[in-house]
Amino acid sequence: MPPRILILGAGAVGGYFGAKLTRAGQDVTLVDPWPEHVAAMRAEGLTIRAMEPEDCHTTPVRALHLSDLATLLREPAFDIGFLAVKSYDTPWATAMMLPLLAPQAPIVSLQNGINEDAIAAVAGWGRVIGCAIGLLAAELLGPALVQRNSRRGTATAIGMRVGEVHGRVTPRATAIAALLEAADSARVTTNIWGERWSKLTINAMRNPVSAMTGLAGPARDADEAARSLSIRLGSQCVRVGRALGLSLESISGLDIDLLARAESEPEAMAAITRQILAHNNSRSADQRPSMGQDVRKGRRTETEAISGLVARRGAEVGVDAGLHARVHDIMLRIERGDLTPHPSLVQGL
Ligand SMILES: NC(=O)C1=CN([C@@H]2O[C@H](COP(=O)(O)OP(=O)(O)OC[C@H]3O[C@@H](n4cnc5c(N)ncnc54)[C@H](OP(=O)(O)O)[C@@H]3O)[C@@H](O)[C@H]2O)C=CC1
Ligand SMILES: CC(C)(CO)C(=O)C(=O)O
Repeated sequence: MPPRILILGAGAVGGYFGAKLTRAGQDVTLVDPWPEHVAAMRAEGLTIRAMEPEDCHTTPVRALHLSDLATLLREPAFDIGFLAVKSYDTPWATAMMLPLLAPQAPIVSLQNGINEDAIAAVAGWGRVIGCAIGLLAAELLGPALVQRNSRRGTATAIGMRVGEVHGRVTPRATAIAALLEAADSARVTTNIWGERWSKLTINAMRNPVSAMTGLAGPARDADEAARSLSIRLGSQCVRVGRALGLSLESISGLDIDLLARAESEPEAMAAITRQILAHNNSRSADQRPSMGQDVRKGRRTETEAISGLVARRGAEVGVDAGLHARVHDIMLRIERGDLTPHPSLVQGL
């Protein structure tokens, strides 16, 4: 019998994983709060569009609306819970998932930000398994329609890293990485905290800059002012991570040492610029980071869990993360409707 899998949050990420795991023969139940999306998945299946034609498909999936969650109490307990809601929804989503899980069942966050502490506060550290998604860029285009805008990982460009919070390789982490191979290449890591901070660095570099400027990913990286801000944000984020004692991993083809120095050293800035431009065709032209999608949809963003988090940790360890604080402030003003996204918002930062 395959393990019973619960995915809470069936947006771009939850939907993508749900469809891929279901197609691989896994026993998956998707739960989401958007009524039209759930109704469309139930009626027509979940459609995935992707850059590779062999990845485009429509899959019949099991989908429930959040208000029907309690009906799952009458079924056998789930063996694994995946969280794919936005970071700010983590505490309630964990609490709602917990009674549906078997006593030792792990909870894996597929989210950005660093939400493991919030999950552990509700479910206990013994349940928590980390996952850093390196290569997936996706968007929920409409009910039951997810588009993957990045290429799939390979055996050398690894799509995901799964790891225990204590860093040892365990059978359950190994089994979850093997399960996730249905969606993208996945490996177990002994450095999940370093992986998480590296992914946070990518998000803190890209997500708010696209959200503020309105630029899609490739256009943002082609724009000199936006790209320069992005790199300086990356520099500060790496230095904060290192001051926290983390050993950061290379991600998205970027040399972490160069990135750390890029804010203050012109040669490092030039080298990182070349690395970013060399990878600028790995996404489709309309790839937009999730925070950019949120702003376009008029939804709340994860700025608190991304730029806000880096700014707070920087203040704690006494490392300058002032750019993140300023970007966070702009994002909050955009959310309130006091500012409209425009490329000029990066000027002067
Ligand atoms: N998208 C990506 O490429 C990646 C995202 N992540 C992370 O994964 C987590 C989940 O994000 P993601 O999957 O992108 O989130 P999505 O925005 O795709 O979906 C999240 C939720 O938003 C709501 N929603 C989305 N679009 C609409 C709409 N048009 N109308 C009404 N409701 C809508 C739904 O519930 P509700 O109404 O309750 O919000 C949905 O469950 C986040 O932490 C994110 O940072 C990680 C890697 C890559
Ligand atoms: C695709 C990527 C890496 C863009 O920063 C992401 O994680 C997101 O959209 O939130």
